[in-house]
Amino acid sequence: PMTTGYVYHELYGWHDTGTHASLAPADPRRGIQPFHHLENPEAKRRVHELLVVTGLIDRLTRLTPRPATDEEILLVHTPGHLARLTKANDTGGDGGDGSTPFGRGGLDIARLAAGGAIRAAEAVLEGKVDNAYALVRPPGHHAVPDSGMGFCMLANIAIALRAVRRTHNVARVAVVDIDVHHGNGTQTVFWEDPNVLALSLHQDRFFPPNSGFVTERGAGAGFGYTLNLPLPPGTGTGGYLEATRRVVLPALRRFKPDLIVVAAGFDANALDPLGRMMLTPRAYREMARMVLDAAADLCDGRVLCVHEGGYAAAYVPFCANAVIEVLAGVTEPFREPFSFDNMGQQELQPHQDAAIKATEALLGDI
Ligand SMILES: Cc1nn(C)c(C)c1/N=N/c1ccc(/C=C/C(=O)NO)cc1
Ligand SMILES: [Zn+2]
Repeated sequence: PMTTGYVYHELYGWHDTGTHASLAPADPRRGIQPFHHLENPEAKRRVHELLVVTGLIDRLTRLTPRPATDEEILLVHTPGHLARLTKANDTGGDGGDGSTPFGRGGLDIARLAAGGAIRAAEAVLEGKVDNAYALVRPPGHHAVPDSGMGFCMLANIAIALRAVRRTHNVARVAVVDIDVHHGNGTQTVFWEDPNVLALSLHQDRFFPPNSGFVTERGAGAGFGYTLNLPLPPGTGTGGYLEATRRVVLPALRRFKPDLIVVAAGFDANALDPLGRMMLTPRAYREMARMVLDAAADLCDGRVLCVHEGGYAAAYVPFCANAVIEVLAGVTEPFREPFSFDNMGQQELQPHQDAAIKATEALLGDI
């Protein structure tokens, strides 16, 4: 049976995003009533609790996160960004875009998230586990070298990859970002790097603004190793499974990675307050199945999932659990209490097919 590493720490739930800097920053003078920041602990803490209550956690190999060091952070981020976070760590502050708040000690928790991704990557590359799931918070895929962005303080995946590539023999890494938002941070960091394939499936023109177009392909030696598939709002199971079959799998087969990293955001779920897609636990299960099978063919099953977004506290637990079950080789899947698999338009739609075709046409440059 598969051995699956698992990173979680209660401190991830103590990262405090408050009500003052959400998308509707509380301000009675402007008629904006306080509402919790969407990136709050609930959805992610409930993922962990579901694993505990179902007992799946007992089949996982628990990995203990450690704080990422300044040196590791500086493999990706500028000294100015680290200084900004360090300076505000005693009082709380913002990661840099006004939407990325943190409380006192927020940098310590962000270090633990990036360090959790490092620890999980090391365990997979050292063969301690076949694959791993790092349920970390705050998320990371929007953070760029000189700033935090979109609820992300540190670029967890990019830091983990730069850190482990110094000490482990891993030539090529594919990052598949299934979060509903564009994985701009990962793309930026590895823009000129032909040894990291940065592939992002995301809702067209959502976040970051003006980011994630199919024309963004990398530069220099890295040209062709950035792939974007912007999908129209309302894309469901059919669109995502077709995108996986026709873009993700062929890209992986051409690239032949030594490690596959999934930026596992679940805000494409059918109940998400932010995303406008229609995915269900079954859709996530089938996507994970396809990626795991490709990993078995290409890189001895080495897959590292790092949690990103996903805000429907009632639904994300079932979606993330479905992916973790596939990683752990569970044969009798958890049956979620309600399903949106039969909603209208779950099947592939012509305009979604057109979007997939546009990215499919770029595979030849890998
Ligand atoms: C634009 C804009 N303009 N303004 C004023 C604000 C406050 C804007 N931020 N919007 C955002 C910021 C972050 C997300 C999602 C993050 C995530 O889940 N990543 O995975 C979505 C919308
Ligand atoms: Zn997201």
